[in-house]
Amino acid sequence: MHVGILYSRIRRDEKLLLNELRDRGHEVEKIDVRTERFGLESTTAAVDDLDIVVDRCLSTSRSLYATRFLDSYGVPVVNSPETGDVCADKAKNSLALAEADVPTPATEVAFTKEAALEAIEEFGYPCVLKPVTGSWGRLMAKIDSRNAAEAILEHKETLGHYEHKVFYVQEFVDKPGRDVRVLAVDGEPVAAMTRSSDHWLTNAAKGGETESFDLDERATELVERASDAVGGGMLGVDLMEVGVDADADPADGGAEDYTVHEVNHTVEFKALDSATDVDVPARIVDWLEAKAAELTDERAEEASA
Ligand SMILES: Nc1ncnc2c1ncn2[C@@H]1O[C@H](COP(=O)(O)OP(=O)(O)OP(=O)(O)O)[C@@H](O)[C@H]1O
Repeated sequence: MHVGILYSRIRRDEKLLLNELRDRGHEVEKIDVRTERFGLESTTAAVDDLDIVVDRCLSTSRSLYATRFLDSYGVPVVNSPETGDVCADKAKNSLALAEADVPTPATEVAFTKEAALEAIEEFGYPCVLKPVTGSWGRLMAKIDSRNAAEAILEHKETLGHYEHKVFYVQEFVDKPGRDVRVLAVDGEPVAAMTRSSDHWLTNAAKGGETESFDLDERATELVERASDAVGGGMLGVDLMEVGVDADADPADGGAEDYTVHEVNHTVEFKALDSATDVDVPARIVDWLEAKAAELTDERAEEASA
């Protein structure tokens, strides 16, 4: 197959993917979004003969626009701009999960600091305030008191960008010092790991420790439903375990249930590749091959209809 990779920087994840594609003899077109232009009918990027394009843009805005333009030219792109749109925004993400009855932390959005303070007081302390866009745990706040809430809200209102004028307030989930990251392709789990830390932000980028995790039936079901809720694709589904006995060793598992706090649409997988026995790039390319074949069949059917 002929695969396009939308990117602005080749990280270790992209290298792993490129190596796997080339090892299998696939032709790869690297599309650097920093140098290409996207018009209403066509682009300077060489996309005409591509069977599938994989969005690996680091920047959310580039990812959302570039996939939208490619999609409008009829170029098959994963993930779809619709999935990207839901995943890139924490409020839309939470709504999609709730609409699909996937357990997700209680959340409220408010548009002024006064309304946000009311939400915070109602949740009680601690609770969490997140920017609606962004990742790697940046600018996330665990709020322990009214004084802290007032200070943070004032800072956000005075100094924040447009996105920080949307106050996303969430219940604090008392997780067992770790969360679970699952890489899934169209709802099917590829690999899963826990990210542990003494800090409440347990994701790997903040220095958390990673370890392979065996998904039980409930977690597997929730990953599938969370993926469907945002429109499918290659996704990072983040879950927290709930109802784990505080004295228990988290390594023993034993969660009563899970809550899905987020689904990510441009997912890093190098940590999962190292933490688990799964050959993650190989599984991703398996999926891309199947996806490209499916999309080619669909287009052939449409053309003959
Ligand atoms: N409501 C919550 N209660 C307790 N811990 C939370 C809550 N929400 C998030 N966390 C913790 O904070 C970490 C970062 O949260 P989240 O995934 O929402 O942020 P992010 O910036 O989108 O990170 P990334 O996209 O890299 O996963 C999670 O890994 C989890 O450990």
